[in-house]
Amino acid sequence: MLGTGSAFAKTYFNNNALFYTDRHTLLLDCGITALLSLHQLGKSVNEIDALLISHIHADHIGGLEELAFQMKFIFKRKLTLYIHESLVRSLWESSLKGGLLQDECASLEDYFDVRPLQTGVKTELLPGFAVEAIRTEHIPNKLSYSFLINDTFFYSADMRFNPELLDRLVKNGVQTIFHDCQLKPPGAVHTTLDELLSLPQSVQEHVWLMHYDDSKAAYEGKTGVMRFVEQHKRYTF
Ligand SMILES: O=c1ccn([C@@H]2O[C@H](COP(=O)(O)O)[C@@H](O)[C@H]2O)c(=O)[nH]1
Ligand SMILES: [Zn+2]
Ligand SMILES: [Zn+2]
Repeated sequence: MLGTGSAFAKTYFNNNALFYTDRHTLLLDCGITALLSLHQLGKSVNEIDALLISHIHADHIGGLEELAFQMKFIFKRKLTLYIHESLVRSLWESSLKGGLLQDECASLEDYFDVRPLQTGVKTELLPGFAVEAIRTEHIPNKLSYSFLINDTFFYSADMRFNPELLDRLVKNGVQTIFHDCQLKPPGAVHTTLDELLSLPQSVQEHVWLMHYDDSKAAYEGKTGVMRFVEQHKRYTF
């Protein structure tokens, strides 16, 4: 995990993750702190093969301008960018264009090899790494996606509580759920710890908590069977 913090956390970096397959590395979300976190881990952006983006908030895309510039002008290659088709235009028009637009670079495709994802279509992003983007509720009238990986691992990114979805995922064989968790209510645009604690034990035992605020230490031992995902730790499933 490059970071496990909420958007306003200062102790933890933005909730962004590196996924390793046998031969490749994928970055899931690239927030403001992603490149600093990579640097602290002694990693270069040039080690990344592909990028997957959940939604347009700075703790998930705020590092893309630097990443794009580094890839274009230092490493001179295009990263493959996976993002739901509904977000491609707004990623450029509403966010990146301001910094990245210049004479010879007039579009997102000038920086990235853009591969739009479609709802309901499981796509192999890298050999052995298949992803289905699932539209989940986050901010009213703003598109946001969670990801089902290899049919067994669910990564919520940012979503409001959806117990029916979590129940269905577990019934369909999902073993691990990395879920955003707002420790203090109200949840508003995220899922709260209290909501996750209301899930049946059979679902909770699959849940790991991420995207938490700086008060996490006070909640150690108060999360039932659910465990915290830790920053800069590598997990194997
Ligand atoms: O309607 C809203 C919109 C935002 N917030 C707060 O802002 C952050 C946005 O960052 P995320 O990427 O969604 O984490 C969100 O966590 C809320 O703290 C809000 O409360 N209501
Ligand atoms: Zn967030
Ligand atoms: Zn968000």
